[in-house]
Amino acid sequence: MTSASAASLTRADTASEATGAAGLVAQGVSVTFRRGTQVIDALKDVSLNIPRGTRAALIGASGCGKSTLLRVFADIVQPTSGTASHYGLTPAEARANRVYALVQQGSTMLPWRTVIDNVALGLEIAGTSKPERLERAAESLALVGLKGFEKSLPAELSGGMRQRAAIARALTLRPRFLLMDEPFGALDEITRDRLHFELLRILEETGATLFLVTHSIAEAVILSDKVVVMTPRPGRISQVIDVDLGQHRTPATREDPRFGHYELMLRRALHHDA
Ligand SMILES: Nc1ncnc2c1ncn2[C@@H]1O[C@H](COP(=O)(O)OP(=O)(O)OP(=O)(O)O)[C@@H](O)[C@H]1O
Repeated sequence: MTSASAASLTRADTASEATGAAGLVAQGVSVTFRRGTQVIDALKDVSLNIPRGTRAALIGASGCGKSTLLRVFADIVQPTSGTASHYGLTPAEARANRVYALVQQGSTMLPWRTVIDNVALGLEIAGTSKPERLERAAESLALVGLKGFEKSLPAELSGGMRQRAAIARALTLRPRFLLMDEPFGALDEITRDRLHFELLRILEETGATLFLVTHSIAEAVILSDKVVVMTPRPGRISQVIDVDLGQHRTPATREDPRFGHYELMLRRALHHDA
């Protein structure tokens, strides 16, 4: 670990201990977008607390504000009112300290750089030495099952492999929080399935907190300990459902009767809000 990243983690941990802060916290977050005379209330008074180490999914109808909430945590959208924090740090501080990493659907890579150089880019920008960044990028590529493709160009990878490389790029920064916005949305079902269990394994290995935006009820249930359900726009949190399917999940978890029970609960919660 670089001294810079060690310092940032120490700082984040100290902030967490000092404030007794949970992992990811939103307090009364509202977001209103204004474009000309058009006013869009995307989020209304959202309060949320995702303890560190939790795997959380955010689900709700299209346009209800899921990506907006994730972008508030990622310091891309500023709340009109309310506050958001990671380990007691503001999103801007969390960004500066590389406490989180963001993976979005169809994350792009620089086409002229090899996969490993793309994955190491964040560390390069952070000023990490070349040997260390290549070592860490290679470790992350191995975690997502892309060992052997380090020297490939992005165009030589399949869509699923590119998406795994985007996840590796995020992991290389050793984030405490993984913010993922529909990271598997464009993938075929078999690849998505495999990536679900790779992601769960990576989270077990790294202990990172997951905050995942998804449209898929089954994905929310298999990947998370907590599913946050949002109402249609303006997005508010209608329910937080604890998914008690154990820490270690496998494809057989889907055959557990409780899996079907949680799917049904979520379906009802979403329809109730529609
Ligand atoms: N930068 C922006 N400027 C103006 N309006 C925006 C902006 N970003 C989002 N919106 C609006 O805010 C609302 C919520 O959008 P958001 O992308 O957060 O929804 P979502 O739940 O993630 O949708 P989907 O599931 O379809 O991806 C939508 O009405 C959208 O048009």
